[in-house]
Amino acid sequence: MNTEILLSISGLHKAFGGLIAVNQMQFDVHAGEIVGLLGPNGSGKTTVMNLISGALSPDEGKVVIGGKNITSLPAHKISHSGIARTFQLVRVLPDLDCVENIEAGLAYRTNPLWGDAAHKAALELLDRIGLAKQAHIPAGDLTYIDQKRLELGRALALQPKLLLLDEWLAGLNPSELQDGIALVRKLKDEGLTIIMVEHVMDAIRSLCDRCVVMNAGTKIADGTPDEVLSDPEVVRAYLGDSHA
Ligand SMILES: Nc1ncnc2c1ncn2[C@@H]1O[C@H](COP(=O)(O)OP(=O)(O)OP(=O)(O)O)[C@@H](O)[C@H]1O
Repeated sequence: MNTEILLSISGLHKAFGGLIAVNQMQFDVHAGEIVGLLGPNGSGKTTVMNLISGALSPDEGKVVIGGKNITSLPAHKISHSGIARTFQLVRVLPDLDCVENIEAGLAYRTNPLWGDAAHKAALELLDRIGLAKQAHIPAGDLTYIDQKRLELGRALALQPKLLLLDEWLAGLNPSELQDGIALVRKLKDEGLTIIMVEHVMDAIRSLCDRCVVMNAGTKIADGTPDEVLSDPEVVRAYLGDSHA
């Protein structure tokens, strides 16, 4: 494993009124790793993603990427620091075709591309994510998995070092799931570092180098998929005491 730490989270804390959603979270992500962020519904996973991507500011704690402290920076500055994300509910521009959707992403990155250069880069990116044939179809007319691919493409257009996938594989049928897993694996092979919030166990076992498990805002396990999924505390968090 590459020992370079790309992302480091420490002492992260976030409350919504009286509810502590994230409580003293800390973990590191090494360059080139896929880390699964797991936990039962409501355990705080999406809030952690929002704190990393700048959609929310923590009450306490630090988020550092590549040695740079990005805690509480606005989301656009964080994206320029090399972090891009997808959302649980797909966000594409439905009336624009796939090329135009990617071009919109290319215009917002640190070294923006416009005109012919953007068009060429958008076609290359669509090819990379398996959407070359759909280049001129409006995003709103794509199948669900293709909309997910396109949203991923918009994130990749930002040339991230770290990609945050929030349940990107949810809702896919079994053959789409295999295609989705293959695409994430290809991105890892290209050198991308990924944090994925995921409930699909097949995907977690086949993709994740390491998993961080949360329950009620707190980290309860950190290890390989096999280690954490057989940890009695994790089993208890997901299934209740009678199964542990
Ligand atoms: N903006 C908000 N305002 C108030 N409470 C919130 C807000 N966002 C999240 N919460 C609460 O914080 C807790 C953690 O939510 P979060 O969405 O991070 O969990 P999660 O692990 O991602 O859940 P799921 O797997 O269901 O997506 C939940 O109790 C949720 O209701």
